[in-house]
Amino acid sequence: MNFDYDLFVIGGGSGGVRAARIAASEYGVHVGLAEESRMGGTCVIRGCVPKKLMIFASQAGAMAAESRGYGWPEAQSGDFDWPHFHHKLERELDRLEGAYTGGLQGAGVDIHKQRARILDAHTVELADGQRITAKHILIAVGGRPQLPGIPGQELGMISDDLFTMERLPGRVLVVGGGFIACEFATILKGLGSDTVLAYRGDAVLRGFDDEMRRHVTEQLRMIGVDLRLGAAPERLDREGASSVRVTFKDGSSEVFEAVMFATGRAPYTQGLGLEELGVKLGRKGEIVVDEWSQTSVPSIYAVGDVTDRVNLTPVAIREGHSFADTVFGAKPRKVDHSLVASAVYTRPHELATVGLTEEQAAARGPADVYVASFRPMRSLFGGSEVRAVMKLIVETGTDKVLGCHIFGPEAGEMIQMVAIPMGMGATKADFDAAMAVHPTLAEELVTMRKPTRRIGGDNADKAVVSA
Ligand SMILES: Cc1cc2nc3c(=O)[nH]c(=O)nc-3n(C[C@H](O)[C@H](O)[C@H](O)COP(=O)(O)OP(=O)(O)OC[C@H]3O[C@@H](n4cnc5c(N)ncnc54)[C@H](O)[C@@H]3O)c2cc1C
Ligand SMILES: NC(=O)c1ccc[n+]([C@@H]2O[C@H](COP(=O)([O-])OP(=O)(O)OC[C@H]3O[C@@H](n4cnc5c(N)ncnc54)[C@H](O)[C@@H]3O)[C@@H](O)[C@H]2O)c1
Repeated sequence: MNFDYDLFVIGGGSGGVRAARIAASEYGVHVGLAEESRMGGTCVIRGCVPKKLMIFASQAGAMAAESRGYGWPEAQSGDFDWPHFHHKLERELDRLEGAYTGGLQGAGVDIHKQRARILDAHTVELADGQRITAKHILIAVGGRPQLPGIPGQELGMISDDLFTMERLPGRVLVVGGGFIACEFATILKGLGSDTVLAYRGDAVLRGFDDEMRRHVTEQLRMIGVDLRLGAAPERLDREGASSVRVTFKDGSSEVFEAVMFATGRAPYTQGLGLEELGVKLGRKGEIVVDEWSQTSVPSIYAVGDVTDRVNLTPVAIREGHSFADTVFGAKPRKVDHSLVASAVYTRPHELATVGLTEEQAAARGPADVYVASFRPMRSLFGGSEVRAVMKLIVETGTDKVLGCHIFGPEAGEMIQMVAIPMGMGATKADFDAAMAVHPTLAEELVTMRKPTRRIGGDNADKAVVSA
């Protein structure tokens, strides 16, 4: 049977763009790609990239304070000029979108700037009615913000809206306690908004190492975020022309200029035609795939957030690349999701992590926990008491490093380097054998000599030596 394309990709985000480009440029495959919005997807247009630029912008006040501590008594950040920043941000996103589009075109990929849905195992239909056949279809449509399902929620914003606001809200409520809530509360507070964060749990970042969660929670308070733990909004009502009244579960109510929901994301599978076709979906609507990213319909594959494995850009990219190598390059490649490093870009300290948390390690068996908590020289001299924390979790018996957690400036940069030896199965002795780079924060990772406590197994919870 003749097809219009060897491969048709739905979604021009991290996973789809990589798969399309590799298939076309490395393996000479005839590829078409549909994107309903801006090329680059969530990460480039409304995620990682604009978020990190806003994190940088939000540091001005802290940088001025530190400069004063270093002998610049006049240092002041002044007021943030949102229109100025926003204009620059838009130009940067245009540039990146152009680069992604150009990369695909250069590889010979045909771009269809419209929504696609699947009609059968080899046919997609574009929004303009055009039908296209392909030997293989790759679904890389990502996820969408999920709302909490409360009355008046349409009055709130979602993470996409942070990057397109006309002005900064004076008083804002962020709802949630995950990656996005923590980063967005940090940004909004740093840019000058009076920021309240409502989270229904007792410490933010559920699923992360408990000790580290407490540090991030305390830091949010320390930077001036009005943190409401055990709090959840029950309804939103319009108040006057431009404000929203939020009623919380405990019956109290408050008025905000803006409410931002950061209450999770869900796979964007609605309206794609998957149920009709018999593509197996999971409980959250995610596409169920095997280790080769193949769905229950053999000609259809899926990568990235839509499969809800590990929802991070480098993972989507690796899945897309592996798919292209496997299906078109005769180089079968599976993605190992077991040791994925990540960072939460809060300020002044980030939380970065790879491997098991202390709680996961304890459930698995005996392990030694090494913790170093200290005031970094740079911020200490600048006048701040803020502490950095580094933690290694080491399996008793094998000496293998099972987990590393860093709460400190540029922790994301450090964890990337730690992920390499950990992926190679490094032991604590391997870490100790590395000569320290002095004076740095990272040297703590190779100079922690005595365990702070032992977890799991019979000798658990007996502090061996205090750090
Ligand atoms: C605010 C925020 C911050 C983030 N920060 C980070 C970070 O710092 N680090 C990190 O690693 N990850 C981060 N992420 C997660 C990261 O953005 C995602 O994991 C990644 O973008 C997933 O890539 P993807 O290819 O699966 O989907 P996406 O990048 O979401 O791409 C899917 C694309 O498909 C298009 N599409 C959807 N349906 C159709 C259709 N029917 N027809 C045509 N096109 C369609 C969409 O318009 C979109 O462009 C962040 C996410 C958010 C929301
Ligand atoms: N730095 C990064 O790498 C980065 C940054 C942002 C996002 N991401 C990715 O995007 C994903 C989505 O981020 P996210 O923060 O939206 O999701 P999340 O799953 O990390 O957090 C969602 C939060 O919302 C809370 N919540 C859920 N339903 C609620 C309700 N009805 N009422 C009140 N609270 C509710 C949850 O308890 C949780 O704290 C992340 O899991 C991550 O994979 C990564």
